[in-house]
Amino acid sequence: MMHIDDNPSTPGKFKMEKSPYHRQRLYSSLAKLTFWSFVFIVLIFMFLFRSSSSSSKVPSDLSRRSLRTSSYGGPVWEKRVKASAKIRSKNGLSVLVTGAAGFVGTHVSAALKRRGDGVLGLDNFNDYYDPSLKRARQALLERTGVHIVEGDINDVTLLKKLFDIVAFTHVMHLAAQAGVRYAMENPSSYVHSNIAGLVSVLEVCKSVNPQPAIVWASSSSVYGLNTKVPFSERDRTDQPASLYAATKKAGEGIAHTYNHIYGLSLTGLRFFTVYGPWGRPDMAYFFFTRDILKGKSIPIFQAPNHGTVARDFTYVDDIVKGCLAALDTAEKSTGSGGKKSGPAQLRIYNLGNTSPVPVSDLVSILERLLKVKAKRLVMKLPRNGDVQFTHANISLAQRELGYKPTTDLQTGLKKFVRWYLSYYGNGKKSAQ
Ligand SMILES: O=C(O)[C@H]1O[C@H](OP(=O)(O)OP(=O)(O)OC[C@H]2O[C@@H](n3ccc(=O)[nH]c3=O)[C@H](O)[C@@H]2O)[C@H](O)[C@@H](O)[C@H]1O
Repeated sequence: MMHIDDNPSTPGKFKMEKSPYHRQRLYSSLAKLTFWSFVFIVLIFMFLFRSSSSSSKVPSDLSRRSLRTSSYGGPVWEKRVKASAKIRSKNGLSVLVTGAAGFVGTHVSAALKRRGDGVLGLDNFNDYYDPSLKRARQALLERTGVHIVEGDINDVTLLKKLFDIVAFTHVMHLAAQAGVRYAMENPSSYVHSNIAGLVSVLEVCKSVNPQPAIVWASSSSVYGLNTKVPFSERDRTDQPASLYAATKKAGEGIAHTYNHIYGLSLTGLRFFTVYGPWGRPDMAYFFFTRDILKGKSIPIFQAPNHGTVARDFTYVDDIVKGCLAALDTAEKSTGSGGKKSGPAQLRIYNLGNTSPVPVSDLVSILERLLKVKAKRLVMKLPRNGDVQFTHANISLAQRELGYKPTTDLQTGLKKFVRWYLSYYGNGKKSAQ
């Protein structure tokens, strides 16, 4: 092994012209020692700095969230997957539903199964909100014969394996990081699910043979700061107010690319504030209900100059009808083996209710249904990604999908409250 003293000194660097040879060697060694000590200290500092800065950069929420992929494979597992995806009606579809343990995913999966389609669910059961609610939805679906594989949409190996086992005719892609306000807390989770995850799904869909047709969830939030109402699919979507909206808008661009290059049949559905039984506890109607029952005050956002904040709240059963109609009218993808062989269908539809309701009216309806007066805390609309109002023009979906929402907010919330009280009990047990 070479000793540090055995290294020849850098020519000229420590040259001591009039010094004796041994002194020159001593100086040279000291210089090298100093140099290497310096390098060593710098490396330690770099290591410490990197680890502390990277741990502070990783959002705690991302590490908190479970994105694990449980083990899969084996003959028993494959048998369950096949049984769940088995078509039981004439001309039925076989659909892979991503985000099947989610709110809309559960309702869509159950509806597909009811009419005899083959349905396989995929969900990562992350803890963005109480995972026990997702497990309860899973139990509900398992009772109807829908199996949910536990895994992440970014797990391309798993996705390919599922397509090896079942030649899905359709993918209903609902897995996403939802929520407008949470995007400020955990931005990377939106990129992970709504952009990288979408690309993983489309990468696998484009390379399998036959390619499935894909219907996926975009969002009303793509209309961002637009002021022209009602929102039409032809309107601009280039001024998102939240990162959530920006990732959904990016998804629409990504869908265009995969349709253009690979001939994938793609339909994006812009959902407008979907609510109903088995809903999402992060949404206002849900946590307002919980907090009114608990006697806690609820923050009600108000636009500048006492302006009304309103949403085109859409009942989940109406959304489900729109999703099924989109699947039924989806044309086949045209590519095979990753190559396009002709133009493929590319669609985008608003699925809303066409009657915006102010948030304060939503609270009044809840008060009547719960028979409890809410403690209203009216506050300025924070700059957190929320937009002032949404209002869907649904004439395109009406014409092409036969979409016709039939549930008003009063009726829909009545069904939600009935479910809430039976699920959580009269305030004894409550949503987290
Ligand atoms: O259509 C969509 O694409 C999106 O719909 C939903 O977003 P939003 O329409 O923002 O619903 P939601 O949070 O229930 O707030 C409802 C109203 O309550 C107001 N609001 C909210 C919180 C609060 O504390 N106070 C308040 O007044 C708030 O200002 C708003 O006016 C989905 O969450 C989202 O994932 C996406 O799918």
